[in-house]
Amino acid sequence: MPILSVKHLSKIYEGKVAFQALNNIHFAVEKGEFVGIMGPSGSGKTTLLNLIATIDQPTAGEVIIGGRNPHLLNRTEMALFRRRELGFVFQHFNLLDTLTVEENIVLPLTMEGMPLVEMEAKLKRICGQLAIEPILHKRTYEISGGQMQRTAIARALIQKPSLILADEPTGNLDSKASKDVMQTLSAASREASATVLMVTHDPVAASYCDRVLFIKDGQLYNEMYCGDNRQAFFQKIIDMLALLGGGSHDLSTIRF
Ligand SMILES: Nc1ncnc2c1ncn2[C@@H]1O[C@H](COP(=O)(O)OP(=O)(O)OP(=O)(O)O)[C@@H](O)[C@H]1O
Repeated sequence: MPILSVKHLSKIYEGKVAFQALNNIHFAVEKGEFVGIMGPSGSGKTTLLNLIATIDQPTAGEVIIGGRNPHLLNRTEMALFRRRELGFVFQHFNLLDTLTVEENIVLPLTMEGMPLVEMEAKLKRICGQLAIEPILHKRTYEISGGQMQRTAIARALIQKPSLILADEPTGNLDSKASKDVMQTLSAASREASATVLMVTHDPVAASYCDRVLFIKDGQLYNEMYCGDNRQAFFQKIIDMLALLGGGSHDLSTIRF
């Protein structure tokens, strides 16, 4: 059974002039898959991520995560669902700079009121996976952008959520840090069977995915699988983006 099923999802933004941002999007993501979402600016990527993240409500269609439709939950249940079933990684890291790296990582567990011994065991496991022991006691302003994003990934992974949603995770990083962060995310998906859905404009970042979905004008346009040659996959992504069009912004971050 897929971890995520997006079924005939549509979104119309009501306003003076109604705008259909998503039109009948349908796909599924299996456990442990690392899936990218790409498309020109304004194609509906953020709208799709927001619907899956339960930040916004669909106009039609369903989102099923781990067998449940979170949009049918009440506010309290939805907040709990978001905290337990979803992990978030953002472009701007969203770490609390009054806390240490360690405190940031265990924040979701603190909010659950988890006993200290259990928290420490989970922290130890995640630190081993992401190699962040040396920075655990630093504050966020004492670490690099790449280290901040790895901290955010650790925080997203620590609860073992059903699904990790990443929104432009390399958007604020230089090429070396981007590579490091993408290796971390793809290793997490492989070794910890974490399921990741990532919106990105960056073809290099996308080339770390198992599969990339391309959206155009609110509709699913195409999908491509990586196979065993990441360099060839990268080239296919570039070709697809050129075909999709959408302006130089989409190709501005190329640095293989
Ligand atoms: N709250 C809103 N009200 C009305 N229209 C909206 C709203 N949010 C987004 N849109 C429109 O919906 C379309 C899709 O927007 P969305 O932000 O999902 O695109 P995107 O692919 O994430 O773009 P980008 O790559 O530039 O971030 C755009 O045309 C946008 O103007």
